[in-house]
Amino acid sequence: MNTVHMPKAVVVIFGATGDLAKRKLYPSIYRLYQNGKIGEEFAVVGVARRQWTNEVFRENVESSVRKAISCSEKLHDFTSHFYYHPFDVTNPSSYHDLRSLLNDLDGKYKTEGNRIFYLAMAPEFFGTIANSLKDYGLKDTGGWTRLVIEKPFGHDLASAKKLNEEIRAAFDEEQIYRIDHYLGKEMVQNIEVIRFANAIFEHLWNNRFISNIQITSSESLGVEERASYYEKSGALRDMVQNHMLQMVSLLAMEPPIKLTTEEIRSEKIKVLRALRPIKEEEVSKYFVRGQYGKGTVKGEKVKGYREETNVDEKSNTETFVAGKIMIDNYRWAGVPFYIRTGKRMAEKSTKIVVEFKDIPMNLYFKNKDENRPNLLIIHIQPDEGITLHLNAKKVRTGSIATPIKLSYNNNGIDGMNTPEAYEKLLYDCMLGDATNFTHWDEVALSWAYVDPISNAWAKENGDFPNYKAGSMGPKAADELLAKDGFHWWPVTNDEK
Ligand SMILES: NC(=O)C1=CN([C@@H]2O[C@H](COP(=O)(O)OP(=O)(O)OC[C@H]3O[C@@H](n4cnc5c(N)ncnc54)[C@H](OP(=O)(O)O)[C@@H]3O)[C@@H](O)[C@H]2O)C=CC1
Ligand SMILES: O=C1O[C@H](COP(=O)(O)O)[C@@H](O)[C@H](O)[C@H]1O
Repeated sequence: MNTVHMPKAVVVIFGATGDLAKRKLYPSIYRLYQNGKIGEEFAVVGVARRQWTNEVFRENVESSVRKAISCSEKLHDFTSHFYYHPFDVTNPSSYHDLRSLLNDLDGKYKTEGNRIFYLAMAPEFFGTIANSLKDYGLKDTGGWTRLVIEKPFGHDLASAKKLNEEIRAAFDEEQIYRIDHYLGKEMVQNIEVIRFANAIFEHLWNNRFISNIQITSSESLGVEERASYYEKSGALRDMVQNHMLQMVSLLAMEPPIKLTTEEIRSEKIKVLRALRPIKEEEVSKYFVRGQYGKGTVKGEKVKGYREETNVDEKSNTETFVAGKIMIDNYRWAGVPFYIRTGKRMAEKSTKIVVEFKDIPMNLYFKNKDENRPNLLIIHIQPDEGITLHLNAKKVRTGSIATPIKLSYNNNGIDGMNTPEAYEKLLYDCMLGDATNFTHWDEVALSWAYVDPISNAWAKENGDFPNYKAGSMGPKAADELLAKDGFHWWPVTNDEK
C-alpha cells in the first residue's frame, strides 16, 4: 500500500485577494486536501489590504474552488482552515500581529512551526516582505520555513540581482522556491524520463542524429486584464526568459548522476551556460518578434493588441517571439533549438517536436519530397502524451513507405486530467523538494541570455502589427527556419 506523506504547515499567501491566488492557488490547495495529500493539520492565512473578514475570505475561497473544480465536496471543512489578516505589507508594525496569529494557528493545527510564505504579489514587494518576515521573527519557528516567489523575478539581470540580494539577506537559497509553473506540468517533468529511461532515444539524442528541435507554446488568448504588466514585459520576458528556456535546458541537459535537486539543477545550469550568447547587433539573425493585429480566433472577431485596454496605441511590446537558440557544447553543436511563443495565435497548445536527421539513402519513397523524417512529438498541453512518426510499408503495395504514427496519450490513464501544475509544485514545496523550482543561477543565466535581445528591441520600433490574431505568427518566423532548410511542423490537433 502506498503511504502518502501528509505535510503539516501554515501557508501564508501574500496577495490573497488577487487573480493568481483565486484562479490557481485556492483550487490547488483544495485538490491537495481532496486527494488526501494534506490532512487536517494545515491552515492558510491570506494577506492583502482589502478589509475582508475571515467569513468573506472563506466565501471567496469557496467560490474560486467552485469555479475551478466541478465536483467540490467538503468545502465547508476545507475553508474552515482559512484565516484572513488585512494589512499593507509595507507597514512594519503589522508583522507583529501576523506573528501572533501564526503562533496561535501553529498550536491549533499542530503544524510544528512549519511555514510557507507565498508571495503572490508584484515583485517590488518581495524584498520588503522577506526582510520583514526575518526582522519580526516570523521565520524562526522551530519548524521549517520556505519562501515561494512568483515570476517575474526581475526585469533584467541587474534588477534580478538586486532582488535576489534583498531576498537573500533574509532567506537562504535552500529556503527560496522560485516558481516556474511549466516545471509542474506533467509532460514537462516527463521530458527527463522519456529521454533517460529509453535506450532508443538517449543514444540518438545528439547532433549526429537530430537535425533540429522545435518548441511551440501558442496561446489563443490575448493580453486580457494584464496590460499594465505585459506592456513592460512582452513575450520575451513573460515566456522566453523562464518557461521556454527551462524546456530547452530539460531537452538538452546531460543525464544527472542522481535524481537529486542539486544534480538535476546542476545539469540544467550547464546547458544555460552553453547557450551561444547573442550580441545586440546580431539579434535579427536569431530572433524575430511580432505583435498581433485584429483577426479571428476560433470564429470570434478580436481586437488588435494596440486596441486592448491600457495598451499604448503605438506600443512597441512584442506579443510573439520566435528564436533560434544554439547550444555550443559537444552534444549539441550545430543543432538549432527553435522556439516560438505568442498570444492570440491559432490555438492554445504547447508541443515539442524533435526532428531526426534523414537516413543517407531511402529507397522506399519514390519521390524524395515524400520522404518524412522521423519525429518525436512531446505533447505538453492541452493533450498530454507522445507521438512517434515513423515510416512503414504501405499496405498492399510493393516496397513503398508511408508515414505512420505511434501514440501514447497520458490523459487516458485514469480518465482524468493530470493535476494542475500549481498543485504539484505546492506539494513539492511542502515536502521540501526544490527540483522543479528554479535556482538563482538559472534565473541569472536566462536573463543574461535574453537581455541583449530586449535591449536591441527597445532601441527600434517594431513594424507592428505584423501578424493577424488567429494565425501562427509573422512570416518572419517561418523565414527563420526556411533559411536553415527547415519548417515549423504543424502543432494543430490533426498533427498528433
Ligand atoms: N495572474 C496570473 O496568472 C499570474 C501571476 N503571476 C505573478 O503573480 C503575482 C500576483 O499576480 P496577480 O494575482 O495577477 O496580481 P493581482 O494584481 O491580481 O493581485 C495583487 C495582490 O496584491 C495585493 N496587494 C497589492 N499591494 C499590496 C500591499 N501594499 N499590501 C498588501 N497587499 C497588497 C492585492 O490586494 P489588495 O488590493 O486587497 O491589497 C492583491 O491581492 C505577480 O508577481 C504576477 O506577475 C505569475 C504568473 C501568472
Ligand atoms: O507565465 C505565464 O504563463 C501563461 C501561460 O501558461 P499556461 O500554463 O497557460 O501555458 C501566460 O498566459 C502568461 O502570460 C505568463 O505570465
